[in-house]
Amino acid sequence: MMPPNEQESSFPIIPGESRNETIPVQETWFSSPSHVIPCLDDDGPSHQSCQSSVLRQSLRPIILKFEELTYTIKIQSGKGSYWFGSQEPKQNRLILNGVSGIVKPGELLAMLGPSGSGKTTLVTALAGRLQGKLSGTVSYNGAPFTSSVKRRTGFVTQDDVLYPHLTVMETLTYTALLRLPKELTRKEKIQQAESVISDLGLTRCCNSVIGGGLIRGISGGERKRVSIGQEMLVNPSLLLLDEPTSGLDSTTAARIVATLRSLARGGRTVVTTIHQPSSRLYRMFDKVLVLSDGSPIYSGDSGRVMEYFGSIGFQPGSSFVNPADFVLDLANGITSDTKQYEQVEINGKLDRLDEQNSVKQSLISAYKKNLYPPLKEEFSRAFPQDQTVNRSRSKTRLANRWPTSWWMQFSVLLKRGLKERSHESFSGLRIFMVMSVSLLSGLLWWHSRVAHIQDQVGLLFFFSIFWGFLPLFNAIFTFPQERPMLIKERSSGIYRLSSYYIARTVGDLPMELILPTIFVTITYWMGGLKSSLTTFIMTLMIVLYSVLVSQGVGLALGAILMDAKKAATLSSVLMLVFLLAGGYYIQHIPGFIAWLKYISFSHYCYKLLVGVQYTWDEVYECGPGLHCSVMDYEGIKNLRLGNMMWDVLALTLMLLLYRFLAYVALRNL
Ligand SMILES: Nc1ncnc2c1ncn2[C@@H]1O[C@H](COP(=O)(O)OP(=O)(O)OP(=O)(O)O)[C@@H](O)[C@H]1O
Repeated sequence: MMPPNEQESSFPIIPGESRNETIPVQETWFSSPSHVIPCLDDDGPSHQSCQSSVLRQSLRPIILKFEELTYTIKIQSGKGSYWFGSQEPKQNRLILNGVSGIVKPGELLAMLGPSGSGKTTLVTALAGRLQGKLSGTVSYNGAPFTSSVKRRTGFVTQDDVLYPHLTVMETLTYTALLRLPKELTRKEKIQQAESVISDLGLTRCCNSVIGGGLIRGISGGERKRVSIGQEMLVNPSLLLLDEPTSGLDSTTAARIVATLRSLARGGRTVVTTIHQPSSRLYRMFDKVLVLSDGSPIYSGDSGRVMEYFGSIGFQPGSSFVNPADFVLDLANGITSDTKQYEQVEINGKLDRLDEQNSVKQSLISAYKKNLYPPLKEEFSRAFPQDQTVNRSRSKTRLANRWPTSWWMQFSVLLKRGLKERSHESFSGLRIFMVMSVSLLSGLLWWHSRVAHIQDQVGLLFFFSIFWGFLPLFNAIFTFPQERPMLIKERSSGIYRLSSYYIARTVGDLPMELILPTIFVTITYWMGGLKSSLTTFIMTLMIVLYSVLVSQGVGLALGAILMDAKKAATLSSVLMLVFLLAGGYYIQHIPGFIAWLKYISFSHYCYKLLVGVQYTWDEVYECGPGLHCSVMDYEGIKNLRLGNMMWDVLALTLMLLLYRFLAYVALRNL
């Protein structure tokens, strides 16, 4: 007998909806009143928000077909030397083996299988995001994956990729502003975000921050709903989800699956992987695909699973109430007979593994014999949507364009970035560090005079090195940290890389420029450098320009290596080289290595700082009653000051080159 909680579902169900009700694909989805965006609130369906939904108009159904998908990866064995890696040749490993299926609009397909059976790989392949060689065919209304399909596809990954410091409302509003088409007004987009918040029952936490890591924020279930909401916003025709219920309690899981089913009933094609669904979750699926070690053992109606396995000789034991448990045991090669073996332990573990493998093999063979032929027949049948592909091709050019203009993308990304990073930009710790270093150096160099030229030149060198290191180290973390978000949003075709890149770098500028301005202002005047406003402003400009170059180097290193640790190590080496080759510590660098200074931006900065500080006719007291030309001072003479425009040009080239390198590296992400 079923336990009481298995018999009744407590999640909201749209009135008049039955589980196996599939919607005929010939229907006109746009006009049907039953295809409004589904509404689920804390208290059940909320039709009010549906009425205001601006998404109803853009729904275009997708029939997803995938046939004989096979995916192999090359893996390196773990053996090998520490320094030189494995000496053994790479081995092929089959991850997916001949997986096929059809999902139509209005249907919810669940992919079941034990851990490691290939569910994530399959759903990633269907979302058009799988790297590597995939054989077989995946078609969307009979056509391959195009950027138009990409923009109509929602993909929710297993790990939620969200900004931790934004609130739920901010997260969904920014997504709406970026993803919804420019034909909608800003107000309509915000309304849509509000409507999704209400649909997903997030109203109560809409002003709470997302959180993550050490930041306390909304719960895991709420976070998952925010991720689903981000995809719902664009009213996807195809929604793919990887383990949307993992780590959630059964009620929240039921709520999420109910939402997915309602989304499917709204005319969408919904595919989800799921680990261990309870029987009440299982009853909400229309179709299931069961994988065992990457091979399918069942593909078809969820309600017919027991009947099918019964027909090929696999009956559930008397204790089974949940079809999902039954099929998962089968996918692991465990039958009701094997269970008895477990208790008796006749021949030990090895025998049991053989038995399980032979069960799996017989299930795979049975699938090929019984389920694949009718599926293949269905593949050859054309669907109305398949025929519409050619007709809609003329409209593809329109659909291929970005959802919003470059300027809109830039301004939303800039605002979002500033909001997300406001806590770190204005972090007291950074301000404290810069203030204390500037005060300390101001005191150390307190009212230095030209007579103590070595000290003054030392202060200028310190300017160039401190503001060479700091922005570089801050910038190397930028892209490695942003990588998951960038991959997620770029693979959904939300914005251009150029708008993101410029917004990201411009967003960092205020803080990157304010802090050195404070530093130079304090240290310059305390340190007794030339009391001329023009010289001060020029010194400040040189330091700020050098900050921009240094930031560019950090961005490029981070973007190329995409590993903050490696980038930090490399930049330490680089800065050490620049420090030594800069021309302050070593006056007579051997000719064969002297070229190093020409690639050092801090060398140019130092040269320019010295160049604006001293004039050619300036003298200093080089001995009692003795005056020497500043330009003859060894440390300055070796700098070979000349036309400063060349130094500015060198810095400009570096500024452009490093930023360009960072951009190219991101393009290849
Ligand atoms: N890039 C890779 N390198 C090495 N192994 C991989 C790679 N991608 C997938 N695999 C392997 O392929 C198998 C299938 O992985 P996949 O993540 O698709 O399984 P899954 O069914 O989603 O598992 P889970 O339910 O635990 O998330 C696993 O054994 C995994 O280790």
